[in-house]
Amino acid sequence: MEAISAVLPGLAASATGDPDSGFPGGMFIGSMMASAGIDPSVLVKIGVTLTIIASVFGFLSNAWEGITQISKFFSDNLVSSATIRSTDEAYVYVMRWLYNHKISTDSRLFGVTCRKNQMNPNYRQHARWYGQDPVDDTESDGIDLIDDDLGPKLKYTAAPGFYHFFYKKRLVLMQRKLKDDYYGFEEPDVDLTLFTFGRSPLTLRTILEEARTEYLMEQRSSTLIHTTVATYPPTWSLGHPKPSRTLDSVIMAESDKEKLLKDMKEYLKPTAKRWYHKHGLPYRRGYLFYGLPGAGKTSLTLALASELSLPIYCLSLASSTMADDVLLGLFATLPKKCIILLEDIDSAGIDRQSMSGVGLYTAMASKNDEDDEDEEEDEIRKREEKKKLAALKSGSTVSLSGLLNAIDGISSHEGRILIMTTNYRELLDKALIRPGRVDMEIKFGNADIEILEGLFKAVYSDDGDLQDFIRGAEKMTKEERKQKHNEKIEKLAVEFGLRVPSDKFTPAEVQGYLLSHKSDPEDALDCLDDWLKSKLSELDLLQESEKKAKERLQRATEKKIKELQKKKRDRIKEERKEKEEEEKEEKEKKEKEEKEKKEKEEKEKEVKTEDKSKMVNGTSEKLTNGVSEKEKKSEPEVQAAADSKS
Ligand SMILES: Nc1ncnc2c1ncn2[C@@H]1O[C@H](COP(=O)(O)OP(=O)(O)OP(=O)(O)O)[C@@H](O)[C@H]1O
Repeated sequence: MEAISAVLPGLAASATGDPDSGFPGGMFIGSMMASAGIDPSVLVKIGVTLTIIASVFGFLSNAWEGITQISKFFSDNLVSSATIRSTDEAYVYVMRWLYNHKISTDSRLFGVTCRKNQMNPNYRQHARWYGQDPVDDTESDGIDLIDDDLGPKLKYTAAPGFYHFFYKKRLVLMQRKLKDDYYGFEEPDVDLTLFTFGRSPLTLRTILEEARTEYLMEQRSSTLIHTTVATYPPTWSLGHPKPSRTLDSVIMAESDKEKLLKDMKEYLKPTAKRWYHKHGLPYRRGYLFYGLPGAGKTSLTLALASELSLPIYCLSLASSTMADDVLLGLFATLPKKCIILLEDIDSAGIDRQSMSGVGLYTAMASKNDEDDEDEEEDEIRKREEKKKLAALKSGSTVSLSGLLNAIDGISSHEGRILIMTTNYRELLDKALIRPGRVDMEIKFGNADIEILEGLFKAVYSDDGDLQDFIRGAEKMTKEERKQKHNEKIEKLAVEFGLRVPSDKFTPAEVQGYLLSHKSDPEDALDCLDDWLKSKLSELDLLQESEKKAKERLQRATEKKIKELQKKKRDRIKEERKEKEEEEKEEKEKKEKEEKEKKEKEEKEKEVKTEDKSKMVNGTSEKLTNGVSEKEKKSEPEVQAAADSKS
């Protein structure tokens, strides 16, 4: 400090009040400070400290700039990098690759999340607003989140920051950076950057190519199912892989299956789009799968998607977040080729009368009030519309026009396959299923003899897992054993088909029974009678109640018809009576008018004759009284006077 004071002798000397300090005004400042009781050397120390701090900051900022320049030089010249955004599908490839190669989970810094993310405040809030289960199953990074026996598993991912790993003995750096400009319920975007030392990007390209190949190869054996993510507004999830399903595993009329597959393949041909446009047709194809629940509508959709290697985009119109603009947005962001599956299309309760689910709900609620007394009718209606109401209460506000607009409005998407499923075709508005929107319909019903046999064979045909029930199998080769096994299953399937009554059970029911004896086909036949007995008595009860319901509906309808007929008769009577009264009034009015007219004419006549007689009498009086000829009125004048009088 002394040394620094020596550098500033003027200020130091003036501070001690030395008049020879040479510092201009030094004496004055010195005396002022002395009178204020401030030690001037403290000020000197503060000044010196500030100078040192400023110098250090100056040095550091220059050094930082230098470091930045050096790192920039490195990244520009000595490092290769690849940046992938989480909104891009390539991000899923890389995250999956990192996961498969245990890179993210082996990291010292990792993120952890649970599928049932109850603690996530965004999802909790979302759930509170929309009454949904706050399940964070978006799987946006392509990582499987399969539950174990205890519940949902934890998922480990690389946390934001820098990581390193070795790929084929080369050091790779990885940076995960969260973008902080996201709002509300959305997941934050992430920028993932991979770096390698050296100017050649070959290692990074190899990693990315490997990630892509691995991911797409995995996808080949599965079908990607995209659902909507619980963001506001909802968006498509990046997809959840589901094991592929073969068309053979869906048991239905072969002719229907072939017809459908041929039609779809034809539509997906590369030349098809041009053909549609040449003929002035929008390049779209729609299908309706309708019929009993558990008859295979969803299974067939999955199998078709696997067969055609298309992803499925699954949408529920009954969701509370669904509205016309949301639907339009979701349709607009579909990829070029995909299957869009609208499941249980009837459950949104959309029809032309109401135009929207909410409208229909209100209309039905008021109808309920009116018809309270008619219990029988009410019961039937309730049963028919129960499903609709449940969906409507969920709050979907999709209108028919909104749905039609999304499906085939001017701005709607081309190239996709639309599959709509319903259990109640009769509840759908005609406009929704008219040709052009629905090009092919497939009906799903109870299992007939062919389907029964097919289901039996599908469950028991030899896939290596079955308990062997062929006698002497141990002496046979694998091939021989398989052949014998399938021959026997073929015979048992015929017996099964003959013993189970046709068109009584849905394929899901039959499959459920067979699966409860899945390791023993003979046992399935042994226990069949018991199952049939219990099922048929259930069925009888069901049929009985349905019969009663039908009768009640018929009675209610007849009653309604009678009421309507009576109302109609009464109305006709009423109208007739009103008409007669009107005619009578008209007649009386006419008679009255005629009478008045006659009276008027008679009066006029009387006035005329009176006037004439007056004139005659007056002339004779005037003549006799000496009145001049001038005062005599002409005949028209007399007439006018008479008119004005009358
Ligand atoms: N025709 C079928 N062939 C093979 N399996 C079937 C068939 N029908 C139903 N199943 C089986 O029954 C279960 C339910 O089938 P699926 O979900 O396809 O029926 P669905 O008609 O879509 O029913 P819902 O109308 O209730 O959605 C599945 O496990 C499926 O494997």
